[in-house]
Amino acid sequence: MSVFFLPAPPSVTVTVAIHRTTTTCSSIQTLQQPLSQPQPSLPSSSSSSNSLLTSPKTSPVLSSGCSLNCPHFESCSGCTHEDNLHRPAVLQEAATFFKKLGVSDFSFDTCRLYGWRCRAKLAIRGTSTDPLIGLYEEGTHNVVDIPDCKAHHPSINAAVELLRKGIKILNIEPYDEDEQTGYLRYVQMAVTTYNTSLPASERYRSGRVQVSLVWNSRSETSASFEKLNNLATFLWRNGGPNSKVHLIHSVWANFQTSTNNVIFGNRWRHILGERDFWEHVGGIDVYLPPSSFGQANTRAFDSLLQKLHKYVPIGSSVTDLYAGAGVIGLSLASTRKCRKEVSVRCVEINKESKLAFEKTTERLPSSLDSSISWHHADTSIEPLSWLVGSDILVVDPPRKGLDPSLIGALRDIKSAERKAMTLENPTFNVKDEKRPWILRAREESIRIPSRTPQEEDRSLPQTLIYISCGWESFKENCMALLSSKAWHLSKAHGFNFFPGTQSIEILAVFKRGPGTSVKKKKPGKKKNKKNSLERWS
Ligand SMILES: C[S@@+](CC[C@H](N)C(=O)[O-])C[C@H]1O[C@@H](n2cnc3c(N)ncnc32)[C@H](O)[C@@H]1O
Repeated sequence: MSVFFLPAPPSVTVTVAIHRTTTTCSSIQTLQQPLSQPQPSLPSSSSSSNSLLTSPKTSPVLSSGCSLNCPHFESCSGCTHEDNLHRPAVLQEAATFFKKLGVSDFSFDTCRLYGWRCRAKLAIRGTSTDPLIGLYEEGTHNVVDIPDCKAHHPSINAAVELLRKGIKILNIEPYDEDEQTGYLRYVQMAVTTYNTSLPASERYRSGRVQVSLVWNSRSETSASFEKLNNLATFLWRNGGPNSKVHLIHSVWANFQTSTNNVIFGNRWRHILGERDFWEHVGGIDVYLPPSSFGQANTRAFDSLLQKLHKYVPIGSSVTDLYAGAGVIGLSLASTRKCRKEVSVRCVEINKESKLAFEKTTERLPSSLDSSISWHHADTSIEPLSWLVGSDILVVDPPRKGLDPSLIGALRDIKSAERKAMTLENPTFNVKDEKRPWILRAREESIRIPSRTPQEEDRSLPQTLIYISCGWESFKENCMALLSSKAWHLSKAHGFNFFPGTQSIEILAVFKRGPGTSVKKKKPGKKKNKKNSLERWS
């Protein structure tokens, strides 16, 4: 553990109560029938979300048991519906959508319904005597305090209470947007549930929080740093390893003076506690610095990865676009290790994720003999160049969906493949690359070559696995792909990543070719309605 020694703040002792929520209401549903009638959900005898997913045959309870019952529901913008947390409103639409496209066994994993959020960014406003720590009220910049949030992992709520006490005792002025005064702007709380010294069944509820304080100053040389330092030390003394409950994993600072709505500035500083933050998902240890993207619902993400593994045959070569720290690609590399010629290529625009990728690879099994690489690059520029030589393409874009240039490349994949096979020097030939933006991306990339020599492979992916957090953009992208007849939909699964909201996470598997779901028109039949796929061509 690395501990930074700093001047001691006023000594104060605070006891924090942690309420551990273990209520769950979970199951995997296969949605072959309309959902207009309330469906019973299946509870689990265990508080671990993993075990919930493997025992869908436990006795049913009424869906009314899946209500939010949150005191902040009316005022907070975080959740949009209170009832039937196990079946978001969009689920019926999703089931119908996939059925029309030939996937009648669309399944939905309800995952953990309460205490699921392991990563939260909260605004801090108000005054030092009455700080507000929470989310904005819908359509305003008024912060709503949410101390009893039902979505937060209980450790986040406990850490928020500790922070509130620290702000009051140490007289820390929250940021004032109008006056641009005050210090504490936001806090990011990220929970790690990976503690191998505890039995597996206790790890989730004993999660520890990496606290990142967003401070209104340029750097640690600013005069106000002492205040920040005192607050960090307060959190560590009262929530660290020597306190009653070891709640705080570490404390970081982020420096941000901009007047816009961007939460984080570019400058990060580790202050106290363990520098390294690890989580275990998809069968691997994943390193997550506070600046890198991390999934908010760790357990649901783990369920999705377990499902994803089933669609990637042993020995596949994988390209992982919109890769973040490469968790998906590395998880596949680790579990698909049986053949030597596996390769995994991850592409990500945020360079902060590079360190996370590097660290994560250090904990992969040493027996792994794959060629693994991470590239700091924009997927939208020459997307085809990243696909050459891959059997499987995994995409996990932000909510707005795939970049138009990538959609274009996937729609035209057949002709691109023909060119790649016949031309001596295809434009996306990896070896003879001259374009400066691609070469730059290569310079900033990390490569861990396989010990087994690999042959040049010019084939393009036969399988596309689309992971989506944006239902509307997914529908658009899906129809654009299907209308090209270059792809057909083979499987689809939903995951309850954000219970209490309208969002669901989709894992959709596309295969090359038109498939059987696109019916040919009978000759001579009058065409009065446009084929739903044609609208997207
Ligand atoms: C939904 S996250 C998925 C991250 C990763 N797959 C994971 O699960 O940890 C989307 C990621 O896409 C990245 N991104 C957004 N636009 C991009 C682009 N044009 N090219 C490459 N990466 C991009 C974001 O920085 C973010 O890390």
